[in-house]
Amino acid sequence: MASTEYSKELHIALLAVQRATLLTKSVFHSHAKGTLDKADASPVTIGDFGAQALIISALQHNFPDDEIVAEEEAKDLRENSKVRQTVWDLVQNSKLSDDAAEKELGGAIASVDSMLDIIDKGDSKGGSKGRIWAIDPIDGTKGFLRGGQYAVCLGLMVDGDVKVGVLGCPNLPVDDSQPLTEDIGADATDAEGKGVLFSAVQGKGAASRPLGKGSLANESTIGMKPISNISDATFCESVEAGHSSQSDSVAIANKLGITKPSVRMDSQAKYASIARGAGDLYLRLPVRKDYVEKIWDHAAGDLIVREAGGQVTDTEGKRLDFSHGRTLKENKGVIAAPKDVHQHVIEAVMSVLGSK
Ligand SMILES: Nc1ncnc2c1ncn2[C@@H]1O[C@H](COP(=O)(O)O)[C@@H](O)[C@H]1OP(=O)(O)O
Ligand SMILES: [Mg+2]
Ligand SMILES: [Mg+2]
Ligand SMILES: [Mg+2]
Repeated sequence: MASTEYSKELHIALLAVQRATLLTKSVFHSHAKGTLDKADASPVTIGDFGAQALIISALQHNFPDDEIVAEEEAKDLRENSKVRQTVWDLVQNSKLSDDAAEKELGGAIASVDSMLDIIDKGDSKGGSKGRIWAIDPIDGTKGFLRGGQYAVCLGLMVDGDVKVGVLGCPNLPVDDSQPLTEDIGADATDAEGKGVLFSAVQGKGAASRPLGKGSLANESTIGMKPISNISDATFCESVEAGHSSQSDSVAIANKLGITKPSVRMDSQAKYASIARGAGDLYLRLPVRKDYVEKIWDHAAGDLIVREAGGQVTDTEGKRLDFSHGRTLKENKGVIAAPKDVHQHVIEAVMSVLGSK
């Protein structure tokens, strides 16, 4: 592989996300997802813990000096031996079939105790300096449990700027031109190879490729769909009404003359879907004043959309700012759209939210 800036980071990120996504698929297709409730009442599963362990282990092997901000912590596993053992079995069984790739990721984790320590290495405070990886091992855990869309997310920030982003979307179609649907469809998912990996490197565009289960192959460049008439656009929004205001979205659609129903899906699969031109606009409209978005929920998607020809800001038109620690505390909501219509969308958003 030719060495250009961030090519090693991209390569390792793709393999690490591929391996972790395959782990989550095996859980998605099994009956027992080992769900626990976290302190904030949101769910976490054995898939989330296992995927986080595998990704951090690969990053530590390749980039031992980098910091890591990851969603989960090992506390619940330290206290619950049954779930701990289930996660450990899962992690031990999750190897890439390509031996060379598995070796590049550092191979297996040595012991159950080191697995717990590895999970807890995602506790960096984040910030505006240095190399920091952001991991969401399963984004859209509620979608994962519901049988819907979810994503395995990894981004590298350098001095607060996202340089590399990878999303593993196991329940999206491989074909970039397939129309956007809410329902994942019985033949769209399997326990192994189906699904997509999306990626971007700053300044180098965005791509998709089949998730597969062997060597990475068949990369294609992706781009957002040009919108000639905004009233023909399709919104891509959350399934969870508590994550994005559905009444504000109706008012914004009315302002823009949009009559098509929104396509609802969980997770950063929304960013990936508009980046590949399957949907047009991603709206995330704050519901609760006290909820602060997390960097791992947006880092990879933000870069992938911008590298595919889009603009991503908050509802006030400010770029997402990843330099303030583990959260996007300087931003409210997310509006992602093709560059040339983004300002028009923001004006509609601001007039609806401003008049409340
Ligand atoms: N109250 C909330 N408002 C907005 N997002 C939330 C809220 N609670 C959890 N999330 C996060 O929203 C994301 C998925 O939501 P959506 O499908 O709406 O995009 C997830 O990252 C989820 O975390 P998690 O990674 O734990 O699933
Ligand atoms: Mg969560
Ligand atoms: Mg998330
Ligand atoms: Mg998550």
